[in-house]
Amino acid sequence: MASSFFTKIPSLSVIFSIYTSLSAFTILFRTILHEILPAKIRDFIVSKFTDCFSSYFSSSFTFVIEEHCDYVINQTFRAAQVYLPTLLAGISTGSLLVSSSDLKNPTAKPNFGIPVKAKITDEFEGIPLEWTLHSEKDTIPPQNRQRRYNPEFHEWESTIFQHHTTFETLAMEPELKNSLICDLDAFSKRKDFFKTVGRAWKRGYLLHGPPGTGKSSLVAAIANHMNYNIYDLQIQSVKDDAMLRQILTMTENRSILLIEDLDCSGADASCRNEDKVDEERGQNQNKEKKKKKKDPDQVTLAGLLNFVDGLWSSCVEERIIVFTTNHKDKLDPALLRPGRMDVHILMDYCTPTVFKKLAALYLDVEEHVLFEPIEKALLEVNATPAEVTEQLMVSMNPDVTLKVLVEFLQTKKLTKDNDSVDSEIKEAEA
Ligand SMILES: Nc1ncnc2c1ncn2[C@@H]1O[C@H](COP(=O)(O)OP(=O)(O)OP(=O)(O)O)[C@@H](O)[C@H]1O
Repeated sequence: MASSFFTKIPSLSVIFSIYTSLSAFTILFRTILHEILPAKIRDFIVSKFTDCFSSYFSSSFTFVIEEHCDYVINQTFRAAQVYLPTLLAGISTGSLLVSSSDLKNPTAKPNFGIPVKAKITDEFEGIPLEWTLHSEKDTIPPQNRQRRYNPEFHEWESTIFQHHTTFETLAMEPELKNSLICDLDAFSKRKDFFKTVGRAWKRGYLLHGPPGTGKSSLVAAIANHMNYNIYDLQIQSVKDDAMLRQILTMTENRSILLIEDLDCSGADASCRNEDKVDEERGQNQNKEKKKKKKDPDQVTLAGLLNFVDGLWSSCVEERIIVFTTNHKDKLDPALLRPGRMDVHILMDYCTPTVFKKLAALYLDVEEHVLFEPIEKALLEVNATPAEVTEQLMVSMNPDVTLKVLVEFLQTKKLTKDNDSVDSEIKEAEA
């Protein structure tokens, strides 16, 4: 065990390659100062620099290694995570975090980690060093975050949530948008109501509709409106129900659990017997029913639903669960049963009202002579808001852009007409 563990340890010099880059930058900077700038300007800059940084360079210097760098895992952080548990002797608290995420093998090799705030003394080429792990909770003010489950490290990886879609910039039928906002606001204020009626303080939304109609954008708008974190779970990456249970218990309150493209997951209707969920809950007594073979290594819809309205729900507060699908018709009826997902929202093809909202947003125009042919065409062909916004970004000039959109819709209509003529001919030949 020890040998395989230690072969993974990066050398300290790898971690300090960043130091080499800084040194190279310093040399270049000094050359510029000496050879290009006149002496008076040089002295002025040096004095300003000394004023600013003298406190940092006096006797010690701090390197900050953040866990994420431009939204991806910082490999220097990972390297430090592997390296530091080897410095057992230098840990101030004299303790190490020990964990294992292998559900099937309790005797599996444990992972080691450093406790937060513990100080670790170290040395590099004669220079004394001190390492400390800080938690973001201590150092970063609360911000909206999006977390994506990483099966490799069995953890939710966190990034600052920077999706700019809000209900202001989301084009939807106004009545639908307003009723959704009212629903969300009512939900956030009804803690006592949920308690009184003995229900878990959670709300489930099923967003369905063709690709490019704004389902993901709507989730972002909800997160921004509620100021919630998003836990984005790729259900395909979850091995089985036990792992699902463990992953979900690692999520926090005041958050959205997002499971996208549910029809493509292992938990969809096309993969299983439609009655299986009820059967597993003991509600279906018909033992004669033919059972489909179950893959034990796959998350099941029953496992998922047990969390949506089962035990997990009773120990969490202020949760929103969002499922998205492009094919509602392919979903297991158990998921569509009344009371399961509280609100079903159809995100549909672009309507004239939605187009007007997009034109106002993208081109800052409320009226235009080309609106009429565009609105007429949108009633005849299916164009998604994503397709429409793509055309609206062609130019900032409304005359040019709307003309491009008219041509785009005309081409779509022509293709549609040709397709229906072709199928009529085929039917006649048959
Ligand atoms: N209703 C909308 N209002 C404003 N912009 C939209 C809307 N729908 C789509 N868009 C634009 O199209 C892009 C793609 O939309 P989005 O990813 O939200 O669609 P989706 O329905 O989730 O698609 P998929 O099912 O393929 O994931 C968005 O980033 C946004 O720019």
